[in-house]
Amino acid sequence: MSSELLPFQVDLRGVVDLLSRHIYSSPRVFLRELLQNGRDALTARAEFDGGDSARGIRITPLDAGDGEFVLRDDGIGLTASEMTELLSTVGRSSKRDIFDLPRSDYLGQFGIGLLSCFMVADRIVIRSRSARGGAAVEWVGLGDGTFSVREVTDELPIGTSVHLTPRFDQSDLLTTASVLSLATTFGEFLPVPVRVDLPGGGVEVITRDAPFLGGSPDDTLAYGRDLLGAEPFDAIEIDVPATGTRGYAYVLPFSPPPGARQASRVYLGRMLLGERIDDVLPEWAFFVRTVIDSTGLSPTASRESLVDDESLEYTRAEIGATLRRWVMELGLQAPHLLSQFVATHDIALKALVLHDDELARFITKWLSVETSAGRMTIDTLVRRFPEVRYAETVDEFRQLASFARSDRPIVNGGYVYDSEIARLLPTLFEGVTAQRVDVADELDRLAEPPLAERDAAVRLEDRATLALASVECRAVVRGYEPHDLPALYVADDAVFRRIDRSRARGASSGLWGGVLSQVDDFVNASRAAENRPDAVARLCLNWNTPVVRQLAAVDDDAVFARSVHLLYVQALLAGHRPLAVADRALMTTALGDLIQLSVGLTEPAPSPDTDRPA
Ligand SMILES: Nc1ncnc2c1ncn2[C@@H]1O[C@H](COP(=O)(O)OP(=O)(O)OP(=O)(O)O)[C@@H](O)[C@H]1O
Repeated sequence: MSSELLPFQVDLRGVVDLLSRHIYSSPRVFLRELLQNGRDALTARAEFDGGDSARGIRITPLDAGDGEFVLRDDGIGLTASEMTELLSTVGRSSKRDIFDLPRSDYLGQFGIGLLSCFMVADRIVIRSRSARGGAAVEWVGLGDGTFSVREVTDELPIGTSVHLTPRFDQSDLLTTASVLSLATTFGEFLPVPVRVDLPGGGVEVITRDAPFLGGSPDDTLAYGRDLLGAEPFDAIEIDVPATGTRGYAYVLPFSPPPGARQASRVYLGRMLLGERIDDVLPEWAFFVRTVIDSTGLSPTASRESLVDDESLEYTRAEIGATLRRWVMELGLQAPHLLSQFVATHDIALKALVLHDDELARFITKWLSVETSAGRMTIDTLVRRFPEVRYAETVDEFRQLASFARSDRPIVNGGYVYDSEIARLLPTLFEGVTAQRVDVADELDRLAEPPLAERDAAVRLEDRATLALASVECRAVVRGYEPHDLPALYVADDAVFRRIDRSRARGASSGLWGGVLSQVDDFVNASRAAENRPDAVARLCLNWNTPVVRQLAAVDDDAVFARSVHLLYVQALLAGHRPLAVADRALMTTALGDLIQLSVGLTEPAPSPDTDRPA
């Protein structure tokens, strides 16, 4: 059997429906597509005969004319054969070059834009007279995929008019209020005049110069103010000649939520592509909002986003380079503004220095971190404490900060990027080291009681550990500052995870409880293998406080246990720890006894330790 090459058969009705209703996100875009065709026709006519500034586009909304919507341009126009070839062939466009590539001086390129009109009208009529000569012609296209072309005898001016009779459900979009708003949104910066007829006579010109393309500094800032809804901290000019991209990046005067990538307002050939295009800026650049116009970036077919190609990647990198340069120059020319900027955008800048070695060397010293000795700039930190010590989590920091010596502060590395920044410091500043500290190590480093008192302290540790058996907490005795803090509850992350597991085990049964026990066994075994202390919480009693020394001398076991319990609960509360069931039981009994003793009932209630579950 011989094979024959055949073209695909196409059901036009399906294609028209697919393209007009499914590519575009909203029927509003019909006006953008018509404006775009008008603008391209004017460009083609200017190429043909040199152009004339009086030429433009005129729109007559439904309620400003005689019952139909009309968009007229003074462009190149169409002959009858062009109408058949260009308007009636889906996917055929006159706006590509001999290699069939999109031409950058034209907005259209796909040959489908006109179909968007079927979202608002069932019937499109186009009347045109070509600048190249020939009779005036009329094309009528229907939503069912059929069309007709005929010559008309009317004396039409050169150019094209598109006439739409609205679909029953879409007439609102063709009336004056919508037309003014849509034409302004999409086309206010088009380089050709666009006029809109008003009901009852009168005309409104909706086009104006783009303030972000060579406008005066005042206009440029005013535009930024509108865009941000606040006075911009600064306006940074963007110019990427290789992709014909220009515009402004406005620096936010407030700090946006961390990680929120700023969307950009993007125009292509001065026609709006979208208000929230998010791949124009590098990810780290969330301290600016941008408006750009480009002739070298490519739209997707819906013309609502950009194709992520090399041009876009290059443009993104160039915009990133511009922003970095601005930061560097600000530091050199206006350091007071830089410190203000850093204070507002601390987090964004931390993200930035992690990506960028050169900038890191320059800007890191201006950033600040929280330490146990208060918030300080990195400059101060590395000058005063070149042996930088940091905690990895906020939780560890909080514990460490409560007993860190003021001459050896701890940096809180628990906030976004701060641990990474701490680890970066030795590569940025000579003679600086960075060490992660954990609670158990720091505790071991605290001073033990003096030799003469060591025995008493060890006895205190043993008795207190026994008193805390029901809550699986070990007592240790050390001397530390401040001198009025009798006890600290300390535990590393592994302990908190174990405590969570034991709570979950209490609430579950059978298989799951068994699995959690196995996890505990595994964790304990691996800690032992690594020679690390067991994952138990510790109550660190402060030998420097009179109350702890006195506690060591208490003989009455019941009074001793209650006092240890209260110190334990007090330390938990001071450390913002939630109280578990066993903790609450200790507290209730200890407080109850205290009240009894205070009101004169000398016999404390029987000890709960033996009969209360852990
Ligand atoms: N107002 C007009 N004046 C002259 N020619 C026009 C006009 N409108 C459309 N055309 C012709 O019809 C063709 C198809 O138009 P259509 O809007 O469907 O696609 P396009 O503008 O080429 O591309 P895109 O799909 O990207 O908009 C155009 O390429 C152009 O040659």
